[in-house]
Amino acid sequence: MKPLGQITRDGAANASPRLMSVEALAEHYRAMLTGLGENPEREGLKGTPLRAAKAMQYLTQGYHQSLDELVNGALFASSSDEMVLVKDIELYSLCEHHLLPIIGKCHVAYLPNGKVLGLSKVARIVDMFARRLQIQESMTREIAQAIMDVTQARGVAVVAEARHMCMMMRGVEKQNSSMVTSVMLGAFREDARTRSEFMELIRRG
Ligand SMILES: Nc1nc2c(ncn2[C@@H]2O[C@H](COP(=O)(O)OP(=O)(O)OP(=O)(O)O)[C@@H](O)[C@H]2O)c(=O)[nH]1
Ligand SMILES: [Zn+2]
Repeated sequence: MKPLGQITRDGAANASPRLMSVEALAEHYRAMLTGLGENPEREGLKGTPLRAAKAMQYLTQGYHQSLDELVNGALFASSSDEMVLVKDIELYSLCEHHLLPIIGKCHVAYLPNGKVLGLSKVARIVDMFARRLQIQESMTREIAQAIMDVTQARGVAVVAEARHMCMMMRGVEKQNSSMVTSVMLGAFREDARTRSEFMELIRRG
């Protein structure tokens, strides 16, 4: 994780003078507990503001990552031009409307154009954009664009399937619906056969 004070979105660094230390963030959690009618000094809650602040920093660490550092040069020359698909990558994010979890999985495919990306880096890129306050549509697009930027592939496809706790634990309280979002770039957008090959591969169990 980069030092606090730098927010990066899509690899672009912006100064963020308002970013707080974990201790300052914990003070806000303490105030929140009081505001909810709790006693932050009671035994069970003593360490909670600091724990919650650390957890929230962890869950939003994607803001402070850069694509270059994350990929760390793990791009390998390859003559393969066949589809590379990484399926069922777990996804944990937070919805930007309620700060409640979005839980699901993500499928990422690309058509190499002279180089292939280290396998783990695909999952790391998913995490980089999931570990922020998000809406699923933007997250899906940001993952697809990042994979494209890094690999310069002929095409990139990303499908995310997720459940939103804000729809399950509260609000409409629907327990069985999930949201599916997809972004197709390059050949996946232009060529129906490539797209349907991808869809067929992710449908298989
Ligand atoms: N499109 C989209 N909507 C989302 C996502 N996460 C949460 N939402 C929705 O954002 C909307 C916010 O609506 P509001 O009416 O402002 O908030 P609310 O009163 O809490 O809405 P309810 O959830 O319907 O109770 C809700 O419909 C959520 O279901 C997401 O990733 N994508
Ligand atoms: Zn929500």
